[in-house]
Amino acid sequence: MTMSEEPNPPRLIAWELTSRCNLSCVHCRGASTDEKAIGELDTSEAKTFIDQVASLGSPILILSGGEPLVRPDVYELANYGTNKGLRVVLATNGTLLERETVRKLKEAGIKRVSISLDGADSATHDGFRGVEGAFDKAMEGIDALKAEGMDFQINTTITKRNLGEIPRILKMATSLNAEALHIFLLVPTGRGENLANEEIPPAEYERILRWFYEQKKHTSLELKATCAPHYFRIMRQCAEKEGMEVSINTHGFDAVSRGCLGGTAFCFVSSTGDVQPCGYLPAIAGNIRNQSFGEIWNNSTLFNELRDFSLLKGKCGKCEYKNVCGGCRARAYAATGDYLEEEPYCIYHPRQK
Ligand code: HEM
Ligand SMILES: C[C@H]1O[C@@H](n2cnc3c(N)ncnc32)[C@H](O)[C@@H]1O
Ligand code: MET
Ligand code: SF4
Repeated sequence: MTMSEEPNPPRLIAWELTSRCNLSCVHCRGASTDEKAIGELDTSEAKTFIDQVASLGSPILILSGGEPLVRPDVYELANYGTNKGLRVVLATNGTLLERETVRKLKEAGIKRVSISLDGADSATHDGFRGVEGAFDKAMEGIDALKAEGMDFQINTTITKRNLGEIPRILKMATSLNAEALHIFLLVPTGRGENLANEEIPPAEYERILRWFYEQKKHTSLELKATCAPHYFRIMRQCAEKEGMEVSINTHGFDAVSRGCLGGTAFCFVSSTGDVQPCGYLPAIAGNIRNQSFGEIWNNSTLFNELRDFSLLKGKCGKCEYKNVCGGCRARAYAATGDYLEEEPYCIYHPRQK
């Protein structure tokens, strides 16, 4: 492969620093528990990985987990990534954040912190998170972020349990002065497999994503639908009805992004160094203990398949929106065992039969 044929570098990497966690959420894709992690990358391996990422480009590096704050070298690694020119952010359940923790994260160059809130109150949130008091602790964590002037966003996973609370969560994110609300639609993987019957039905997906589109017109909060690739079709259908062109001026960053970014602009790296299209799709492109990150990103068959939208099967393969949506490859895999199959939670009928 010549230089000019090399794929674009990733724009965003989610890195599971550890699979360990102080909570035990019912939907956790990593089925995380408080048990000691086996085979975790050590500090020096972790730094080599950061070197390799930085030599390829300068993506946003999301320090995730498990719970990244249970790993003692989280600050050292954040600092290392920052010094290499990466935009390093942290994804946490918020329960371990104190003012001192936030100060150290700031010193390490962390630019933004995401806090997961799966309910507008303790009853719903603690029900998801498996630990009583998780909601109150996360709110205390948010107080600490605000007190130290750290930017933060709320991440919410949507299932049948909390669908009715999403407008309240949006209000809460607004009154808390968050920068953003990112919604994640449940992928039935890891412990989430047990929640498969709690996935919201496809027609509800359409409704909530249309609602999301409308809300964007009335808020300065950055609203992003993650793991909801249909949003990018719905946005275009709504814009067409409104007689609008979709452009960066009218629709911001969404206009130039697409639904599933797994393997094209995004990837996930597990605590043991497996490189995957995303954290919800247990297909492995390679392991950074055996190959460099760049080699895996550029050459893996899995990633090159995901970059070729002509390989999509079923409805997704025929769909006129395939370049902007692409379906959730993880949900297709969970339903059929084939990540190129059609997205099972989409009601749209492509024009081509
Ligand atoms: C700036 C702070 C941000 C934080 C803290 C954050 C946090 C997260 C977290 C926690 C995940 C799930 C990863 C995992 O643990 O499996 C995630 C996934 C993702 N985020 Fe963000 N994010 C941020 C910004 C962005 C931005 C600016 C984009 C825009 C492109 C973005 C796009 C995505 C995508 C595409 C995924 C992956 C979904 C998948 O797995 O298919 N994020 N983000
Ligand atoms: C990193 C973000 O991913 C969410 N998360 C964890 N497991 C799943 C799943 N199976 N499906 C969708 N989102 C999930 C967390 O709740 C957190 O907000
Ligand atoms: N534990 C953190 C959270 O809940 C990040 C990873 S979740 C799989 O947000
Ligand atoms: S979703 Fe996050 S907080 Fe919940 S168990 Fe998994 S890693 Fe822990």
